[in-house]
Amino acid sequence: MESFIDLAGVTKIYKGQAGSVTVLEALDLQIEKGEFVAMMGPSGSGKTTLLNILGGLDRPTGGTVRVGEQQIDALSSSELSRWRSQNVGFIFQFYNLMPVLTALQNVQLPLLLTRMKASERMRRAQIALDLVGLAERSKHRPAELSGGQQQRVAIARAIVADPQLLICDEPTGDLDRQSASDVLALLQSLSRDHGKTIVMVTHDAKAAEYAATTHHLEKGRLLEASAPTA
Ligand SMILES: Nc1ncnc2c1ncn2[C@@H]1O[C@H](COP(=O)(O)OP(=O)(O)OP(=O)(O)O)[C@@H](O)[C@H]1O
Repeated sequence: MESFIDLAGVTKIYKGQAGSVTVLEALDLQIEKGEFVAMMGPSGSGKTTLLNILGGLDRPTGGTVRVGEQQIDALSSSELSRWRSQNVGFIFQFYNLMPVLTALQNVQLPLLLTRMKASERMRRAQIALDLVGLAERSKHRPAELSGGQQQRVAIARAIVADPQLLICDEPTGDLDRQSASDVLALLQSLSRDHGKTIVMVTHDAKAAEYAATTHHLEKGRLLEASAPTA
């Protein structure tokens, strides 16, 4: 069966005044639908670059990237941003919530780009907040929430438009151990119970244990994938 995500011969080269830097080199990668993948590797190995290419935030210099039915390296930049808004949810280390908006309003943000009615936006945002266990915090602003709660609001925002793919860049990098494990258990359940495909960059081997597969990047190349030991 075809994989959900297929990268073939992906190369990324940055050309600058100091010369060109090859960040990803002839990279092949397959990810299955509903798989939770951790991406590890030393600083500068190309993890964020790879994540950005997978999520359609950046394009490869060479090679092909298919996500679901869509060959995303072939899209124009406006097609790519439209594709992104319908198919990818992003979760970052520092949550990126709007401080003046309530949790419920933050979660609704991705739906403002659609033609959805306000009542439907509100309904979906409430469902997403409920799913991350924060229904009773819907009127709170980010400053009134803990780091772990803010990250869960960011996850609700990432899933509210029902994307198939979640891209997470160090989602627990700023959290204490307990909040981190709550967030990781939530991501795990989104893949297991809701069929979301999740790709997470992390420096933390304990965080990677929540994923079904761990890939290691080194100098722009993937080493052999490993299954969790736990
Ligand atoms: N816009 C750019 N122009 C030139 N070089 C870049 C650019 N973006 C990234 N790089 C280089 O690409 C390499 C990989 O960067 P990337 O951010 O993907 O690594 P990373 O594995 O995510 O690192 P970290 O763990 O430190 O975040 C680095 O050497 C970086 O300097």
